[in-house]
Amino acid sequence: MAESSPTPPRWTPAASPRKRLNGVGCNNTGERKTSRGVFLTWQDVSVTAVDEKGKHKVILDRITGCARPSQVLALMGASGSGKTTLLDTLSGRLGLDLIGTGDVLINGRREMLSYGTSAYVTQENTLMPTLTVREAIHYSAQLQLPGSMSPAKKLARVDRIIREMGLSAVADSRIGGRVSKGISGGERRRVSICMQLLASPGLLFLDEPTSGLDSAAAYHVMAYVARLAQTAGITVVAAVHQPSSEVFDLFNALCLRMGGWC
Ligand SMILES: Nc1ncnc2c1ncn2[C@@H]1O[C@H](COP(=O)(O)OP(=O)(O)OP(=O)(O)O)[C@@H](O)[C@H]1O
Repeated sequence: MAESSPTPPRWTPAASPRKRLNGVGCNNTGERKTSRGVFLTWQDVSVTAVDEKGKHKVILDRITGCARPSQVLALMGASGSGKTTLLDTLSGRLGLDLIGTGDVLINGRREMLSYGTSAYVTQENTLMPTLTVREAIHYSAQLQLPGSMSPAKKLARVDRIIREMGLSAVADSRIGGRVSKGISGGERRRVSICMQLLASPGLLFLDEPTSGLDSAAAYHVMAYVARLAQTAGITVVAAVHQPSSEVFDLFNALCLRMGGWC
């Protein structure tokens, strides 16, 4: 994928004039938006890295695609093919040393993703081992949810998300860590996802949600995510490495790097 090219103009979605995208705009198909999920489309998206010596390396080259509400879109490809870079581009988290060009549209418009619209779950779990599952998610709710929301409503939301992600049985168990054994690796991943669901985002980005898990745990994580996408109408975009056939069957759409993204 590496090659040299002149510096393309930096991609600045917020400063760009709003315009309709013809051709790939998922919401131009006549489907009614009935859920909180968002239509995410991207067209001719390229990402280039520039090193200190000014040398350019093209990481993504004119990629077009879309993700729909209630569906899980899997980004797959070999290691180093650019899955995380695409995820970062779509979620507006591209590093300052990378130059992005092209269109990324939210419901057909150029908009910056704001808090509450989207959430991003990174590969690493950053959880306090001494807290129980409920305490950890509740603590996160206190930090994330507005002060105007009553404590009872916050607790109710925490409990609902715990139920939705299948963590009720371990809600009062300690998360644990390397020294003290706690919940399983798959349950930890689900706790991390729960924390990002507190603000009820319409769009959920997952970077390698099954990495480091055995196939049964990986299946459980993705099955809960797929069910949540369907029931809550959330749009899920997940970079996934080597899924089992059972996990693969849970995806509704695939964006695969095979000599070019589709
Ligand atoms: N900031 C950067 N500067 C230079 N090169 C970068 C930068 N970020 C990513 N790359 C390169 O872009 C390529 C794609 O990286 P990326 O992390 O997106 O791949 P990936 O498909 O997610 O890989 P993996 O499955 O191993 O996590 C790699 O060759 C990586 O070294």
